[in-house]
Amino acid sequence: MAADSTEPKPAPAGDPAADSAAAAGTGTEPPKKFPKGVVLGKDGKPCRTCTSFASWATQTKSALKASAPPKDCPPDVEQLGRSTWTLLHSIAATYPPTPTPKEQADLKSFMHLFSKLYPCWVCAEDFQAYLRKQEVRTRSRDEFGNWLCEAHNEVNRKLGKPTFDCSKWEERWRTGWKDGRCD
Ligand SMILES: Cc1cc2nc3c(=O)[nH]c(=O)nc-3n(C[C@H](O)[C@H](O)[C@H](O)COP(=O)(O)OP(=O)(O)OC[C@H]3O[C@@H](n4cnc5c(N)ncnc54)[C@H](O)[C@@H]3O)c2cc1C
Repeated sequence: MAADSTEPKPAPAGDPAADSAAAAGTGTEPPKKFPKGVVLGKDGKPCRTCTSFASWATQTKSALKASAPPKDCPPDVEQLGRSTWTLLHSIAATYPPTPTPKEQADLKSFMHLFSKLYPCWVCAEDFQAYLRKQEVRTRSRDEFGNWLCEAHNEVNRKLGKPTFDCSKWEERWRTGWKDGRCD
């Protein structure tokens, strides 16, 4: 679903240059102000899975002012992201070295559906755009693992994080590091 063009555009998750307040509301209601970094959902309400906990906590009144949320709270954009990358890289790690045509088609279709269903909508839209530019490569474990690593690096760059050396993706996600610390 595309964003309603009558609504003010929310600040993209992780954008350090984001506007100081996101405004929600349509037409007749006075727009509500939200603190810097709080990303709105397409319904105009704050989107928790699109917002970091630190930003989320600035507009709540509870114990969430603590430095980290209790473990059993809904995920913020970072927790959701870490868990999702773990799942995706683990799928790459267990993908066959020589997949059948059916396995390749299943992975392609999973990645396309994933990009539509990802719960942070701003992240999802950027990932869909990436998939249009860089078609998912599924002909082998090595090919998909490297494609995914590059896709993850694209998000790292967008967020101003260091990029990962993709020659090491299998050590990180499949075999464990050569120094034996994961054995
Ligand atoms: C598809 C997708 C799109 C996202 N888009 C956004 C967004 O638009 N805005 C936003 O704020 N957040 C977004 N996120 C979340 C963001 O990518 C991070 O997950 C989140 O900021 C937490 O980061 P982190 O530093 O804990 O490490 P993460 O980036 O979650 O990485 C987890 C671990 O993976 C390893 N790693 C890092 N880079 C790579 C790589 N290239 N290849 C293999 N392994 C690697 C490292 O060991 C790292 O500790 C997105 C997540 C996903 C899955």
